[in-house]
Amino acid sequence: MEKKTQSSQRLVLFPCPYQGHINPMLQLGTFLHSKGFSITVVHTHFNSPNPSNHPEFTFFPIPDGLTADEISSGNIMAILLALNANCKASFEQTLTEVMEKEPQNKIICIIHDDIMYFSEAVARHLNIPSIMLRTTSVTNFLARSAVLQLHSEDHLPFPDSLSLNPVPQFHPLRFKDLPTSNLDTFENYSKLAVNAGNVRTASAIIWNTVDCLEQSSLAQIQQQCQVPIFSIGPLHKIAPAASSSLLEEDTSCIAWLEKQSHKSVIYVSLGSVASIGEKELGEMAWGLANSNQPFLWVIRPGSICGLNWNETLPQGFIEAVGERGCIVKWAPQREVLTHGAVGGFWSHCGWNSTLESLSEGVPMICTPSFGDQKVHARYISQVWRVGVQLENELERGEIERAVRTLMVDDDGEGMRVRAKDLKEKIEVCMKRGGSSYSFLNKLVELIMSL
Ligand SMILES: O=c1ccn([C@@H]2O[C@H](COP(=O)(O)OP(=O)(O)O[C@H]3O[C@H](CO)[C@@H](O)[C@H](O)[C@H]3O)[C@@H](O)[C@H]2O)c(=O)[nH]1
Repeated sequence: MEKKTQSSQRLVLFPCPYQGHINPMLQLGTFLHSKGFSITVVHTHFNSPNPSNHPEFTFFPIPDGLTADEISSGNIMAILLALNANCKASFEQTLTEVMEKEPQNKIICIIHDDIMYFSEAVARHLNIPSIMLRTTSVTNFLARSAVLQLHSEDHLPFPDSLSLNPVPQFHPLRFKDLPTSNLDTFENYSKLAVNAGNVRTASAIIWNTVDCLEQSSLAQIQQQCQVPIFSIGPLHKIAPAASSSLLEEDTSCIAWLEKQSHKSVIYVSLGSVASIGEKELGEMAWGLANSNQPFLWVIRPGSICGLNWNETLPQGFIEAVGERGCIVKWAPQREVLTHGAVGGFWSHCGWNSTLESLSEGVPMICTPSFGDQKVHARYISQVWRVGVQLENELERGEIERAVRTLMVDDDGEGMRVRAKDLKEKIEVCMKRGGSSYSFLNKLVELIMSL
């Protein structure tokens, strides 16, 4: 068989324009580029990635048709539905122009985020093979089908009395852990979920997960799916140098970490989307202060109901914690989690944060906000047993106890040991002969054969 020269083979990536989706897509691009493919990223103007972070890629922004009102509404579901409706023509036109301009650099495949499902229709129309990238866990995907099923049988919204009951066939998920969304109407949620969930003509699904974390869910999904599934994660470890931050990282926190003792710091971040109220902010602040542990806290601009954190932190808090606390607007999270001073991560349990923490053996405190985060929080605390979930409204006493359990008390020792073991299991999956390693090779072979 004639060996194709990869450098003349172009892969087009279309990420979903949110941080938790851009990161794994560009990490995947970095890996595929290292295998000799040329990478073109077509993206929306909205939340566009910074090309200077990836000089090895070609970037093409396309008009996305979002209005200023839509963007400022912050309604993510509505924005995603609008992007799927608006971007089809401009994506197709851009691809046609790219192909006309450089016919020798053939587009051999379009890899798109499953939420940007319109891309698949464009690929089909232009007769280009496509592959989906899924950026959340397989278990969440299965649980989402349960949500759609419950809704079709008129069981949603479920009564509060059911909240702690187990969902049949989804042990250990309870009804309250199902990935329902409080972000928008159920109609919009299901429209997105159904469209992103359908595999129409995609040649394969790439999943940013690791076999050792989701073995039974992966076996289940592979049975349901007609196309190959490549579980090649954790992508941030596969392409460790790739940075794609939309916000500027404040690296001064690394100098602060250098001054802290081994495994003493609790790192706190609720990701790029979740927000909290002023009251919750106050409880978090005093819980951290009273725990007596050093903490590094990311308070993203706009994440406290749009208010400025300098004005919303409780009076006397900054003075009370002094040098023991470091607050930044955005951190180099992956670097933070690999730092020896970090001994725990208080997280909203977005899938990237979950993978980033598990890969470094850092145990977690979980406060999920919406969707898949609730599934991951349950898995962290009950399946992998490497963390504690705060189940009630945030309250300073419970926070203080959770921090101490996670970081210092004897009853948290089991969690800390299991977190270390899980890190080692993930490393085995990434080494030669491991599942992620093998799937990455198979993925390259599949792309070459398209
Ligand atoms: O100060 C910070 C905070 C976060 N991050 C990075 O930002 C990403 C955040 O991703 P994630 O933890 O997945 O959270 P979200 O930003 O909330 O991600 C969205 O997308 C994820 C993937 O689909 C879902 O799991 C989440 O529920 C959804 O909210 C991670 O790579 C972090 O390393 C930083 O670099 N610096």
